[in-house]
Amino acid sequence: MNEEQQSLLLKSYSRFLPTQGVKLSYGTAGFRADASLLPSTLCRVGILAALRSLKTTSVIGLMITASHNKVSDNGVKIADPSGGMLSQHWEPFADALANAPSPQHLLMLINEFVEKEGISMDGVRPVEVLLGRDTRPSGDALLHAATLGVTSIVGAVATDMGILTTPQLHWMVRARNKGLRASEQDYFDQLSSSFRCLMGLIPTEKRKFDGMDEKVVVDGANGVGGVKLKDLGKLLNALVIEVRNSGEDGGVLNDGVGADYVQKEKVLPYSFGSKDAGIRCASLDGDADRLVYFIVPPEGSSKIDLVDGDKILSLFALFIREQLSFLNEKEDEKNYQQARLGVVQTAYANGASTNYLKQLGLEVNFTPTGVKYLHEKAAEFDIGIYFEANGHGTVLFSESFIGWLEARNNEISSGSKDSEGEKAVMRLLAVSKLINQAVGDALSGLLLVEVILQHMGWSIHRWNELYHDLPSRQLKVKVADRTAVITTNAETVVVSPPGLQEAINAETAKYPQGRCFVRPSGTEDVVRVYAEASTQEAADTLANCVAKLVDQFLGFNSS
Ligand SMILES: CC(=O)N[C@H]1[C@@H](OP(=O)(O)O)O[C@H](CO)[C@@H](O)[C@@H]1O
Ligand SMILES: [Mg+2]
Repeated sequence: MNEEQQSLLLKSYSRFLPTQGVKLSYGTAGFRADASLLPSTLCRVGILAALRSLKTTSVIGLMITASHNKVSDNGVKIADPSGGMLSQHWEPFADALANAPSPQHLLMLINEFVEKEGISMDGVRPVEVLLGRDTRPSGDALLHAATLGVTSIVGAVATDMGILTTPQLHWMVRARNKGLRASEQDYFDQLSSSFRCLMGLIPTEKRKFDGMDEKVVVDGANGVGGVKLKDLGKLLNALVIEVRNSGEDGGVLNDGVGADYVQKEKVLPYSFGSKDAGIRCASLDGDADRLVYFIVPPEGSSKIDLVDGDKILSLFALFIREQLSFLNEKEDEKNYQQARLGVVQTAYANGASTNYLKQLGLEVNFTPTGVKYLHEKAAEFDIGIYFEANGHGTVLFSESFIGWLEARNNEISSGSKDSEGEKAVMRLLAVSKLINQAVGDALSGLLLVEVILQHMGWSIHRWNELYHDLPSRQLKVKVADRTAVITTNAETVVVSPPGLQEAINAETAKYPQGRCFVRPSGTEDVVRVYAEASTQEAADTLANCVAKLVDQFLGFNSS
């Protein structure tokens, strides 16, 4: 590295000194911590993003958010050229860079890494990082720190895209690297026009039916998603979106609101009550990459009927399966008969959802927890649908299948558009444009749910009745060292410590429809216990007994 480069990096080091005694790690969702600890981390992630752009000769994204965490926290994650998550093999470098204790150390790490990765820092290649942030008050200062980091690589450009949802930034990175228009307006235009296209293709007999509200009421978590959804809603005329908790009336981000709160606690978010009984409600998380629906019960109960990520997945799978069956109806359209539809879940998916999907004849795959794993698996199919129960997921279309759809669509444009097979081509193409191909996106997910419900002629109640969730319970156990738990089979089987899995099996066998697994969290210092059984009482007892086993094997008093 030349002298100019060296001095720029040293300057950035001294501008934002690391907090003594704090060690951060690029976990499942990037770096997250109290915002006051993060300026030096942001600066270094800026450096990393610029190096990633150099390496991939593409535009890279840097998103400043702590999603569903409290407002005083913040965080940062990187979007790779495809719009997906940072390649996992760069994560150790991110950790090392963020924790480099001295300027010499920082330079040494960068020198070693660029050599290993074959990155040439000659300052002649274009380097660009798109920066986005959510509504957290600390975002602005952290953006400055990240910008300084990016521009401390010679020739690198940091482009501030403003306040965005996480999926918007990922979408923009993907679009830019495909040479497509990538502004926020382009994002809204693409979503709204594909939504209108799908609405226009709804079978006429389904257009008017009873029991379906025109309106959906959305809890915006007092975050960035609510305001963006309002803007998007203005471009849609067939749907009324009422946004509450948009953060414009002083509500606190993620405080008693948002998808994480609603899904975990199974209670109403702030500003929802018995007046909303029976209507279609949805909740976004703080950076709008998670979506769950819920139904407010009749008067007197604060518990809700949760329509979670598993049910969103099931709805999407039903619709897409129907379209694929239309494609295969006509002899001359059978040339993509092989279109492989796959669904991807984690062990946290409710067992009833997995049974339901299997009964539909679908291929159900399991991966470890974390979107990066689900996304990777889903990308193996012509159409891959993935969702975590907590509402993070999307539908991926393979390049070759989109190519086929586009070619068929061009033929159709010049001919008739009457058969269901032709409509199915147009619908699938519109879905591929509506649903975010980069990452799970609550805004595009919401529009797809809404249009499919209208297509089916279903109320939220009808949708919720697709299957009944098995009662379940999740617990957290504090242990001496959670990394002592090693699992296999998509985290459903413990291989270490020895004997723990056998003990879990023996306990689980006592409960009808019992299922239970434990795994170390990737985002908190706990071991998570998940249990399911035929009654709530049994699920609770199973979870408690297994939590005790975890404590016996791994607790502070075990040895
Ligand atoms: C049970 C659960 O909800 N786990 C969450 C949580 O991961 P853990 O590794 O379980 O802490 O945070 C991840 C990142 O947001 C999310 O992808 C995942 O679904
Ligand atoms: Mg989020």
